[in-house]
Amino acid sequence: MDQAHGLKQLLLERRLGAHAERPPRVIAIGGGKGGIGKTSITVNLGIALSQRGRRVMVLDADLGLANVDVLLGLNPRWTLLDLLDGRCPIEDLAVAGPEGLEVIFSCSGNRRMTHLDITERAAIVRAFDELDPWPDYLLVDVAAGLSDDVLMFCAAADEVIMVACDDPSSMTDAYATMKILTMDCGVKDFQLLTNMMPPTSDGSRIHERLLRVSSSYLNTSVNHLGNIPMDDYMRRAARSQKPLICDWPGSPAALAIRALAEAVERLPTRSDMGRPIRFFLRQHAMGSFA
Ligand SMILES: Nc1ncnc2c1ncn2[C@@H]1O[C@H](COP(=O)(O)OP(=O)(O)OP(=O)(O)O)[C@@H](O)[C@H]1O
Repeated sequence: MDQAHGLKQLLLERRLGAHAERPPRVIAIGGGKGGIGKTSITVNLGIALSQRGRRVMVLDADLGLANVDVLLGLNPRWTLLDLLDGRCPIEDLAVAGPEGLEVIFSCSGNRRMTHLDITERAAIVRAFDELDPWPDYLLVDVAAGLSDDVLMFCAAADEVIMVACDDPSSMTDAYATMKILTMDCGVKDFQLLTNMMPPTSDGSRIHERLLRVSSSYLNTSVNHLGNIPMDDYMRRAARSQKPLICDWPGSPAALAIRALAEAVERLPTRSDMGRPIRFFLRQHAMGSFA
């Protein structure tokens, strides 16, 4: 090992501390279309990873229509708005959820949150960079649509999971999101998660279609990370504000989400990961959306 490499490694290990072997990973869960299960998947995946012994934080990044709190039946005292207004520091913002999950909430029905300017976004950025210690996983539940906030959260993450259903508009929206993320933000690799699939389908048809168009027109890779079946227990869980994976652990969707957590843990670590600062400070992410 040459000296320069050794020094770099030493600095990286110092910075990562307890994370030296498993750098913290930021995963954005998006998909373009609304109502395709992004929030349900984020929350349950977070709990599944917690159950595997990981420290997991969920950020509700649906800035105007947040609903992670509703899904978990939690009543947060502080939200990102309090962080922005200086009423609450980042270390007090996370609320304890089920199975050790930590959750940072946005607020719903507040117009200001949907019109953050570059300074306010940068303030959130800096606050996250100060998190100490960093969780093993930060799962970011992004909003539907293609707002600047959605693009920024996806562009700044280490992995982008695109959720898609067997529905032409879901596939079109997933492709449109991937196209903009690729062309405007330089994102080159996507993880596909097929959701609400009929019992006879493993989602491979959707994967093939998205892979075909994205590799032909965008030169991107799309890995099929997992497949979650249509499962009425998921709706039941949402109605009763209890996490599916805790209250119906043997349901088909809960089993699929546990398999998803395993797949997430197997994702290769890239050499440029493990730098929390990357979460928001990637210059192109901040610059393009000013
Ligand atoms: N695999 C599934 N089987 C059955 N119902 C599901 C499944 N996944 C999600 N749902 C249901 O679909 C509805 C929408 O889910 P969710 O709120 O998680 O979607 P979303 O993409 O986050 O929506 P939005 O973009 O509006 O925030 C909920 O009632 C949820 O219970």
